[in-house]
Amino acid sequence: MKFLILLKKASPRVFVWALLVSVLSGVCSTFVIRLIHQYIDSGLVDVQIFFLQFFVAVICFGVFGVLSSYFISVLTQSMVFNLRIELSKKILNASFQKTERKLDQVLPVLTADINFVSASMNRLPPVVTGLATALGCLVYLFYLSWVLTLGCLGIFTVGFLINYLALPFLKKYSEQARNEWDKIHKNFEGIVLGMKELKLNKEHRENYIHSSIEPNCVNEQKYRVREETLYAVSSRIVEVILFLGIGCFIYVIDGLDWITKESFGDYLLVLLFTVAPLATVSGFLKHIKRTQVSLNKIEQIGISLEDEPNDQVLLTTTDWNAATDPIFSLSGVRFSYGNEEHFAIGPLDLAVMQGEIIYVVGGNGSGKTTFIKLLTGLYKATTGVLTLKNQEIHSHQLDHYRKHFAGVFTDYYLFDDLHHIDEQILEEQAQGLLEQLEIAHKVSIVDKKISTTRLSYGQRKRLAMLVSVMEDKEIYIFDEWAANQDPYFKEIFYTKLLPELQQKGKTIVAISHDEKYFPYADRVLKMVEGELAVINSKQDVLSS
Ligand SMILES: Nc1ncnc2c1ncn2[C@@H]1O[C@H](COP(=O)(O)OP(=O)(O)OP(=O)(O)O)[C@@H](O)[C@H]1O
Repeated sequence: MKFLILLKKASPRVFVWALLVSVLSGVCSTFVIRLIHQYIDSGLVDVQIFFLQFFVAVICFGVFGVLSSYFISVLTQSMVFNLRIELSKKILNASFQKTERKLDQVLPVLTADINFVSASMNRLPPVVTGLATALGCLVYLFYLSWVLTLGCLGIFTVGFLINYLALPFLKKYSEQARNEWDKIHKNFEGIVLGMKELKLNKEHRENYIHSSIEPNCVNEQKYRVREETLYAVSSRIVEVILFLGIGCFIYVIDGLDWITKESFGDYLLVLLFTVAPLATVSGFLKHIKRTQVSLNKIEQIGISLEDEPNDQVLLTTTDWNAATDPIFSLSGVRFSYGNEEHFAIGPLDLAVMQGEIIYVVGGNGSGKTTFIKLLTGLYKATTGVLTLKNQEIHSHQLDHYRKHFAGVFTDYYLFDDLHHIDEQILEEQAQGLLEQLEIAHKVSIVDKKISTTRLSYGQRKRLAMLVSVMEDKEIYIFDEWAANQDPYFKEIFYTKLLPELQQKGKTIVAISHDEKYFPYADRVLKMVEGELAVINSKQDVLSS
């Protein structure tokens, strides 16, 4: 039922039209069956009227059938469109902290589940017209013999009950197969992202297929086969009971005075016309169950990623004085990835003035990236006070707070679309920055698009920096940006690019291991096991 509600929600008007033309198509096909049946039963009375009725009914059946498919396709595709857009918005509106934890579940839902719903929905048009035809035929069958039709309905009800009882098992196998798909998806991710490692090492490659991919594929296959078999048994059983019923009836028909062999033959003819559309409808049952499993996955992701609280009121920073007040500050700020066993940082106390260049140093796993994510509002502090231009930032203001930041994370993603960048900045700065970053011979920006991102690792990082600079924010963060740059460009980054940003009034927090350039920082902070030790002067830095 869930998908019917979603269909109706996609466009209530088209939903009504789709139902109407489907019913009309079913009525026409029933009428055609009735005409054929009448002809077989009593021959042609009036040839002209017969053929006129026959052709009009056939043409209408075709036209309404096509219209039905058209409306249902419009409906199903808008439903899939809505699912895609709503889920994308949901993911992007949710808190980063929560989404980050569920990233491996999000991608299979966005790709496999929504595609599956789309594929299932594409099967809907013949199902709806089939249902309308079957209902029309049933009415006609009632007219031919209500006793036999009640008998058939009894058999269909038994069939329905058997199918109904099989549904929980169908759902269980479908869910188990879907869960295996999550693992297979992760395996495929390994193939794509870890191709170099797998190509280098034959043993690793073979082991990955035999020990990781194969068992998951075998399990998925097992559950799908169980699902298909159960479905085949539950749907075949109806036909078997129906044929057995017909056989039994043939056995006793000679002894019955209320029906003749001829009228039973006529009745069977119409009944056989009814069975084919009914088979299409019952065939769709399996897809409904699978669709429900996919819709549940989509819903679960949606529910688990509830929207981040978001205040629409802009931050007010009127009493802020850039010369005397920090642009941002943290006091007593703590953050933890979970309970006591998990990594935690804080308490952090720090006030940064506008235009300062701060380097953050520290060993691997000391908490530098966690600090940057906390500072930029991607993570919400568990305790403590975060301020921006004297205004205390509460959790519902984090989205506004984040707008003041730009930068490059170690695991950055380079979008080739630059439509979010101000047109004037693009025109005035893009070419100059490309040249300054020494990638102008490789990349150009045309129609707000980066011409190519097929660059070396270090060049791509320069491009990511170019994009962040053009985003023109007040505070910049660079997480080990210089790590992949050659010594020549490292020098340019620390001695030219960062000071130039500083001259424009930008505040910079850069994670760095390049001690050689510490004198270029106004302050260097050292992260040790989640705590910040402030090394105050450049001399301290050099001597530490
Ligand atoms: N998403 C996460 N969930 C749980 N723990 C995490 C998560 N990300 C990082 N950690 C833990 O937090 C600790 C600090 O990680 P972080 O990435 O902040 O260190 P870092 O100082 O940036 O290290 P590196 O220099 O190696 O990049 C690590 O011990 C890590 O295990």
